[in-house]
Amino acid sequence: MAGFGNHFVTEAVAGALPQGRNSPQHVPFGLYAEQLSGAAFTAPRADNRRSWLYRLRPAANHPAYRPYESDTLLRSGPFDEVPPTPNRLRWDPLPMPRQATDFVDGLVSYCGAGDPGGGEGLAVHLYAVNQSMERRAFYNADGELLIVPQQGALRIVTEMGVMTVTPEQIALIPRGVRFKVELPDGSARGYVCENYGALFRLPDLGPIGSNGLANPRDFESPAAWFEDDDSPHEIVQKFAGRLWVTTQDHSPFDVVAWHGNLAPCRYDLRLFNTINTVSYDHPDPSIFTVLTSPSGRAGTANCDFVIFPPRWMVAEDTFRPPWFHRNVMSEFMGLIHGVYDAKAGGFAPGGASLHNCMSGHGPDKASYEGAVGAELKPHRIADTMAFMFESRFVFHPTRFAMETPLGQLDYDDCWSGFQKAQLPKGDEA
Ligand SMILES: O=C(O)Cc1cc(O)ccc1O
Ligand SMILES: [Fe+2]
Repeated sequence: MAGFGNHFVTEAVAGALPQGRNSPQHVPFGLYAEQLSGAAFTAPRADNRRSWLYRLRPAANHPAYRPYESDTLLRSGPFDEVPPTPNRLRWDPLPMPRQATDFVDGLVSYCGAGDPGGGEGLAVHLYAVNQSMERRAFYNADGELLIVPQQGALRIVTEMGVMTVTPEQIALIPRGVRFKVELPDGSARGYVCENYGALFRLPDLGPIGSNGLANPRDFESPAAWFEDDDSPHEIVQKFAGRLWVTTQDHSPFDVVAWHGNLAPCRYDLRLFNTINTVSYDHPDPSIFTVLTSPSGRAGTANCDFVIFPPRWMVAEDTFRPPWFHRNVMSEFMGLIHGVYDAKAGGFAPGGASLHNCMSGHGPDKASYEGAVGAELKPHRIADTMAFMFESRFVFHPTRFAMETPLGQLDYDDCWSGFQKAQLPKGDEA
């Protein structure tokens, strides 16, 4: 079903969806009506998100959760395992695990900010997994999940329907929605932004006007789908930073019909309407924002999800790649495929980099020299897709991120060896 945040109406069995009211005395077929909220009841109408689910049994029908005793690399805010660092960090891609690992056990946290309980901040996890989840579901009480596959398809079975996402597509799973991840290709790798803050939404377009960037109709939500399966299912949840587990005697994927504007969705990044200069200078990368999670400060995001898609470069008398900069916002980047135009080497598909608040960065020496020497004809940056999670909050790395051998200890060197600028002789002060 098409449209970001639309009010959808869907039933997998004809007649299952109550008409005219959300919560009739008798729901068709004896289904249970349940409201799932993504915003406070009293949130302004434009921000208010909720759906009504009609299911075989209430979601409340489960035994107590107990701590999930498993040694995973998933971490949560507050990120205080190791001190935050002003150093620029870059990592090689995560290798596939040697033992069978599913999406829940395979989440590896790299960094984050804030605290889920505080309702702001975010966490960045990577995954490299080789096992489908079977009779096992996960939900995140701490925030919504933006999943960015880098390698391998994910078939995401959710309470509200099924969607397959492949690299260059993204998935957004609301807080609380139970889901499992199956691996049609046998293995998969990618990135996850766990958003503790305001829900991701389409950015305002300002003077761009009423069209452009990610178009609302290109976001797709699944139609209702359910299974009638009374076998034991494990439910793992992340709650207040920790994992908990319970086993219930039926599938959680028993929603026969639903309606509302809180739903999982997917989006194909290749559909992004990329806007850029047709005159001169390299504009700020905010022109490439797909989704934004605003914070309380105007124009200063809890998280912007920004992409660097294929595009034409035509700028006149301009250094075309990203410039050198020191940014008040903090930047976590990943590469889905191809080459990123500011990094001739070292930033591999599946890899990642972190440039925190005020850390100087920009083109590496080879990219700089290439761009300064280039003939400025129209040039297509093709076969590439990089992205950035940009936040007003400093990303605090996890111990894993600081200690893994995937960390590139020589990253600083990509900005060394620049020839000093030569002032005209005799003009020294
Ligand atoms: O650092 C980066 O590569 C991301 C980035 C890209 C760009 O075009 C301008 C600013 C910026 O931070
Ligand atoms: Fe940057």
